[in-house]
Amino acid sequence: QEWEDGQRKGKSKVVCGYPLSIFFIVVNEFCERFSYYGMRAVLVLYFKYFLRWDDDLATSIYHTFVALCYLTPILGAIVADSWLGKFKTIIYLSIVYAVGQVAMAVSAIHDITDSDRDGTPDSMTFHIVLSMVGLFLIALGTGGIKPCVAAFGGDQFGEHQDRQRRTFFSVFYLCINGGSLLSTIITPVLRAQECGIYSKQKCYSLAFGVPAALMVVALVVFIIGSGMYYKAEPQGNIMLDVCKCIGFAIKNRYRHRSKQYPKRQHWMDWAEEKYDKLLIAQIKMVLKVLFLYIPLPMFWTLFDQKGSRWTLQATTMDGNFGALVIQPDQMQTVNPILILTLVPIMDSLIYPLIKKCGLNFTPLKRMTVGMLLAAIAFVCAALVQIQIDKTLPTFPSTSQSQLKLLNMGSNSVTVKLPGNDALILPAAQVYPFINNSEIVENQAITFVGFTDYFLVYFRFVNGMKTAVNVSTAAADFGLIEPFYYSNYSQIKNGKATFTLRSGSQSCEYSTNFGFGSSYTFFIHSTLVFGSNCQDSVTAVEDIKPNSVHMALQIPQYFFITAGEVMFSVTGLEFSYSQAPSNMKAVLQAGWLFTVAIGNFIVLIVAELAKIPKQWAEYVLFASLLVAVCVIFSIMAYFYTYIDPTEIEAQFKKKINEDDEDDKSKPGKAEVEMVKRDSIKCHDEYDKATQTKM
Ligand SMILES: C[C@H](N)C(=O)N[C@@H](CCCCN)C(=O)O
Repeated sequence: QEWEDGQRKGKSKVVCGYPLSIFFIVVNEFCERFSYYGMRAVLVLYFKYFLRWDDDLATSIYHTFVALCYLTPILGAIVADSWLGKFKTIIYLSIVYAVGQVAMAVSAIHDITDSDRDGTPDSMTFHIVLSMVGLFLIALGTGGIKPCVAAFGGDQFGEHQDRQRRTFFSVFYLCINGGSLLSTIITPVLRAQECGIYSKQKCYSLAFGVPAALMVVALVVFIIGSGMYYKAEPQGNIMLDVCKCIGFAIKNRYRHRSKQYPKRQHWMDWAEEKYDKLLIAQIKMVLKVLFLYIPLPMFWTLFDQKGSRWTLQATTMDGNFGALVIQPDQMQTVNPILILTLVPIMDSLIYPLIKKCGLNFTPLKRMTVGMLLAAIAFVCAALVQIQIDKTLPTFPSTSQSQLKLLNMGSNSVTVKLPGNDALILPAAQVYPFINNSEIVENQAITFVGFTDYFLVYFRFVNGMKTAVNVSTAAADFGLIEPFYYSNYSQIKNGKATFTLRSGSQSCEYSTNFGFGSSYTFFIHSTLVFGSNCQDSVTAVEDIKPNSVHMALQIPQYFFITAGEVMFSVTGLEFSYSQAPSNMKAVLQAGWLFTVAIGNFIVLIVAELAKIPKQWAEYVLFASLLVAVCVIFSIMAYFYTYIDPTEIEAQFKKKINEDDEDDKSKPGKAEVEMVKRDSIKCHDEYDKATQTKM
């Protein structure tokens, strides 16, 4: 240890008690998290609006990607521990990661396959394949380096620098959220820009390109610090040893299943013929915690839907905050903003206050409350969804058609549709009608079946006897023949002024467009050019603008983030404190694995439940989490906290003392001792915290 501490001191300058090398590590983490969360923020919208996938496919692929990002930490930990060491693993996998980000940026350049230059890619397969390869490389990179970077940072501190190491981890978490905050503000803004060589489209390539650049910066910063790091040699693969030991215990137990063999206290004791008693005791500690992890994925199932379902929900809402217009994907910034404010408030105010009130708010109790808060967040999301659903237009189902009747005359007309009562349609009015049969295409007015949050769709119908030209400052929509209609065109939401022209005469018509709306503008036969034409154009809403305000999502973000602080921050700390010294990485990988499983559960539940109403799906997820929370609280009640360091120290001492005795009574002494120690530690913990769970 002294030699290692000497190595650390020799390698890096010390500034205010901290090795300078950690500066490079936290900057690296900041840039890497910027890269990851920036790309993730716009991902679901890229699937929906660039690749033209529906909401369900976009959500499924999004969660498969997130799940993959949290499966690969196991791989990264194995490679680092048994082969390359943490430093080289971080370098190599960061290169893979940066290549993946570049592939994503290239996949979002529509001009590459837009040979007819109409603004849409001609070969979607190229874009899909390249983006999937990119996402795979990113998942490999980000997940692979995840367990290494934090642990590598921890390695820079000596045995007696506990306080500094703790501060480092707090700063590390703040950097994660700082990177996430900035990127979720910036990348949606970049995505909302228009770019392209032949035609201008939403700039997803820039939104992915900047995270790619940040990943390169992260790598360069990490390499610059190279000479200052303390690089621990790979210790051999503890994860492999753990698996082998468990495998041997199971095999040995099976071989000795006959009644003639005396039972042992714990099934892991069947490994003692071949494995070190300390290792067996450590595995028992790890297994106890891993058992407790079983219900945890359900929390992540809800938590990670911020980036998918909640972002898609925001696209059906109004993001106008007065001077500020918020993009749907920017709503995710509420999470890191709240993390940066809630973590200090919880640590310095709420937890001490709870303690003062005589309540023992143990880590497992905090995690239980965190789960309940996440369930409340989903109830809030369901309530918001119910409000949104009330405002959504009624679209025709697959067996129906929509017909719109437009009276272009100056008097009311009576309309009789087959199988329906006669109705009176006033002049310059539209009557939307959903019919239970298909309408022959050329008999129907074409209807735009989807809206885009960022654009407004509109068309003009000319009720005059002369042809009219319609244009805005940005575009010319051409000549519309008498009693004919233009194609739908797109325009950004906000105020627009149209110039209507016939020969040398013109007039202007201005209107405001809301988010996600669609309009038909009807030019009356009474329009007089040269005068104000504001009263001679009727705007008919095909699709109403989004009217439910995005601010209504804030309560659900508040509850999910408060849940995250209680669950995630506490869970990380719990995993670290309850892990034996040599298995901290194993438990970290186990903790991250629960995130992966949580994201797979989204796919399974959404696929199996196939709930048509989104609000009902939110309620289902909330109910599942409450049920899982009850199970978790029962499991947590029976969990006894331990101090692994003390147990290990006492264990090592006892092994020396009782070695001879252990040989004659296999499997008893150490089990008894671990039990005793655990009870002792539990007593100590109880003294400090006065409760069990
Ligand atoms: C940005 C977010 N609030 C955060 O802190 N994320 C952490 C933990 C993620 C856990 C699973 N989604 C991170 O390391 O990115």
